[in-house]
Amino acid sequence: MEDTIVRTQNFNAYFGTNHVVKNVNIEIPRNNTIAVMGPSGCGKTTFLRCINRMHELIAGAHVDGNMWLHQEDVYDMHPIFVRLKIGMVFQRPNPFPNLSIYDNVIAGYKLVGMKLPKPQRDQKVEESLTKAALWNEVKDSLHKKGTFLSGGQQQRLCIARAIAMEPEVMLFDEPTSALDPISTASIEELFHDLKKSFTLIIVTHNMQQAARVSDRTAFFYMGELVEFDDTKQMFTNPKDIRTQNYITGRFS
Ligand SMILES: Nc1ncnc2c1ncn2[C@@H]1O[C@H](COP(=O)(O)OP(=O)(O)OP(=O)(O)O)[C@@H](O)[C@H]1O
Repeated sequence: MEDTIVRTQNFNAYFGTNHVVKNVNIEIPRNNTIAVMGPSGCGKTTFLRCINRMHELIAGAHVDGNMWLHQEDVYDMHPIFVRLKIGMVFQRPNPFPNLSIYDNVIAGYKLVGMKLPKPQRDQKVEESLTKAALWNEVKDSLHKKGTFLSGGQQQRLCIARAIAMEPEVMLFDEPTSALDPISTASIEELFHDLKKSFTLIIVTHNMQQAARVSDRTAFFYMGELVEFDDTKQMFTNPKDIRTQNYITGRFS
């Protein structure tokens, strides 16, 4: 059954006096894949980073309005707890360069000061790498550095690291833009499996990717959420002229 996992009401984000996310009202359904699309500089990444409270880490940045995870106000929760519940994968794969594949997967536990007993740790590593579709490729080299892997494998390692913390929502900021087409295809395939366990919110510049992987698409323009709809519906019959102009390539 579909229910709302993340909801915002009159949500705004600023860099100093620069108002970059404007009055966003959205209800994101659980176990869906959401694509966030729009021209460069329209506030997609900023909005994504507001969902797990990373925006406020930038000096001068602030927000107002409301954002809920289920019924809890995200901005009343402890930010570390928010980031455990709402994980993030970045544009460029960023495994910790000095850590092994094994230690990269469980790095989040060390960062929050949680020590898992060895059998649980082993299980967590295997489970997370399996969910990230990487286990078979790395099971015999768990103690090698993560940076020996290919770009696509490194990105799946970063996905495993996020999965290991058992988040409910996973945020992806242009997760395949630094990858080759084959690695991109394997990450896109992975999204289909991941959404059974998580809610995925993916910023992408690539409209074909949004069409391939997402159930719903949010179209942002100049900080506003112009349209949020079923992806097929949006690509075939957009309601707003700005969405139509964007998807027909009149601006990028
Ligand atoms: N660290 C920052 N400090 C100040 N302003 C910023 C910062 N990051 C982004 N901005 C500004 O906020 C606005 C929105 O940027 P944001 O990165 O959210 O857009 P975007 O839609 O994700 O763009 P792109 O597709 O190019 O990544 C832009 O005007 C940008 O210049």
